[in-house]
Amino acid sequence: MPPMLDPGSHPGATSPERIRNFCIIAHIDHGKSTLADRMLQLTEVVDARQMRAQYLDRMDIERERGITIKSQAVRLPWAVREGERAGEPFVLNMIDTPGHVDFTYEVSRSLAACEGAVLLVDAAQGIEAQTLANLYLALENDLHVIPVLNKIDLPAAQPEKYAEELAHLIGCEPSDCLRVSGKTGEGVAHLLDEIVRQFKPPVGDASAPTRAMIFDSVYDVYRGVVTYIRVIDGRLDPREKIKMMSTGAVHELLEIGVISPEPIKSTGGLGVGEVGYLMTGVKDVRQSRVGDTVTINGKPATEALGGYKDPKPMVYSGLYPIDGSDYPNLRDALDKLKLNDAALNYEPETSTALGFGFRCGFLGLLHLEIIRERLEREFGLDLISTAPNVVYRVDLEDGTEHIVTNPSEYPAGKIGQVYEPTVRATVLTPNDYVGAVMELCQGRRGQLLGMDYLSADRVELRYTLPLAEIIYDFFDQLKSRTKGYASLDYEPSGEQESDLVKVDILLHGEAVDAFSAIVHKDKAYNYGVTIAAKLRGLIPRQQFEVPIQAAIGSRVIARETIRAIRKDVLAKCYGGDITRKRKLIEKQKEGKKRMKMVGRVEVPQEAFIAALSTSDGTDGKAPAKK
Ligand SMILES: Nc1nc2c(ncn2[C@@H]2O[C@H](COP(=O)(O)OP(=O)(O)OP(=O)(O)O)[C@@H](O)[C@H]2O)c(=O)[nH]1
Repeated sequence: MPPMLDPGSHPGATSPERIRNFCIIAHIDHGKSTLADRMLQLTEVVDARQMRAQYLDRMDIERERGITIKSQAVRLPWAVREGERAGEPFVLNMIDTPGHVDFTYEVSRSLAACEGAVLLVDAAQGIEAQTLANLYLALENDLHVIPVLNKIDLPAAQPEKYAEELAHLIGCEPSDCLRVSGKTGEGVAHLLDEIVRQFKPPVGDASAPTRAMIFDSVYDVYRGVVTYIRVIDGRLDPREKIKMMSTGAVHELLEIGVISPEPIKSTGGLGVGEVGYLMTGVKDVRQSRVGDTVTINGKPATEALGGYKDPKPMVYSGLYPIDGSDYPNLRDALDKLKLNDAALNYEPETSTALGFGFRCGFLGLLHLEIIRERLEREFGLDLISTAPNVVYRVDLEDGTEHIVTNPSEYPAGKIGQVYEPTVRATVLTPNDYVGAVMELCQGRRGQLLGMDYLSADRVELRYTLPLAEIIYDFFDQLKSRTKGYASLDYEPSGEQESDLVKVDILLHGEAVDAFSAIVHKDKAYNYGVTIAAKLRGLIPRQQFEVPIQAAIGSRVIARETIRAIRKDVLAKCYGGDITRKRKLIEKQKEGKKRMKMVGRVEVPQEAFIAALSTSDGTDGKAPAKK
């Protein structure tokens, strides 16, 4: 359906005074996608027949898990309904932001493309950790914030109470907090009017050399890379030669347009303040990176817009096909995913235990889990992933520095200092659980930075924590110790020197690389004992005694033993039935194929899988939701 009303009638000809660029920020599950759906309906860019829940979350994985991974920008024509400007037409560009900490950089770029943010808070839940984190990000980007309480249709909603809290937080009056229901649509038209009234129109210099900021970049199998941009200065017209300022790469602009909610080509290009997409035929998102500045090759801008950052992996894990012959398929699948994900890194590696695979770098655990799931689901691969680890910096006494992304590559020389990455975590919890949260954070080597009461019963705790301590089960622990009431948000905050050691697990004297781990000195013993005990239960007895040892360097810290057995499959086969004997021998051979040799020890592949998948007690998985 064509948009009913489009001021200036075409993209490219809309005057900046008629444009409002905004985003919705919220804690997960506070109803951002549902509200966006109502806005699509009210502005009639999607009619009731086409409407499906969470229209903008296109990827299947997104819909199933209810999380938004890739941001989108939608152009919404809106005629003001009430007040002084009633009847005046505007263009609202709604920029959807991903909500998870792994994608904070993408959130910050989406915010930079807006003048205003709608801060959405569930009226039955109140402020949560991500409400705060997103609010701070919005304020850092100088955005005007409209506080909105959502889900007022719920019987448990307490809009009065949370309006007070919200007003206190952002320094406004409780009556300034709007009230809506994304479910019933109540209050949404008024919110759209307020977006026009309160947010500023974009400003930019129409005659200056063109500068447009990339805030998202998505690979599409049919169209190649689709890049989402906001024009800051000048304009972009079809068929122009554009230049990416961070790399200097020049591409021809094959198509430019807006999304409303499907792509609509713009023959008039895009002018100051407009938000839309462009396509150049490039096949790889790394050539069109989030945060980069697009300019015109013939008349380039001299200075790029600020804020460009290379995505840096924070968490590493080895991915191995369970069936070794899938290795080439895994490589092809990773190559394909990389087209859409500038933050995914991988390098081939070999493990004595697991064979050929890849060491992959991710933004965080959720990112890891999403990639793993896509590999399994979209490419039909069965994978095993090693326990995730962070990146360590090791200074040796001989003055050399090593960046360690794989524990089995820990340098052998005399270690000087070891540094590990840290995060600044914000935990929001009801008063009653402060003790439990503090105990958990201290157990994870956290340092309390500060504590504030947001209201009589809600406390904000700020900690510095080693990233390695929160990537496993921290979130699950936090939830279980606070009966689900606490929420968590964190951001990288540099590194710290720590007392870390590498623990090796040896089978019959041979180190098994897949189980090497870098852990804090105080936790090394525990790690060694747990893994050794687990392996003893998983590895069948051999014809000789097999010691399982955990060691730091040459010092053994834990030991288990698998006793010897003489496995004579023919022992029970009395009499002379030769065919039966043959069958048994054949069967034993089959079994041997699935065994891996570690030194002289035969280990069934399943033992590695079982030990790895539970080695951290969390199945190596991130919490799907925060
Ligand atoms: N009763 C009621 N339920 C709502 C309302 N808005 C959203 N919900 C429900 O709240 C849940 C979360 O809503 P979503 O729109 O998926 O939340 P979201 O913030 O987009 O979630 P993420 O994409 O995971 O960040 C869903 O089950 C919605 O049906 C509302 O106004 N009233």
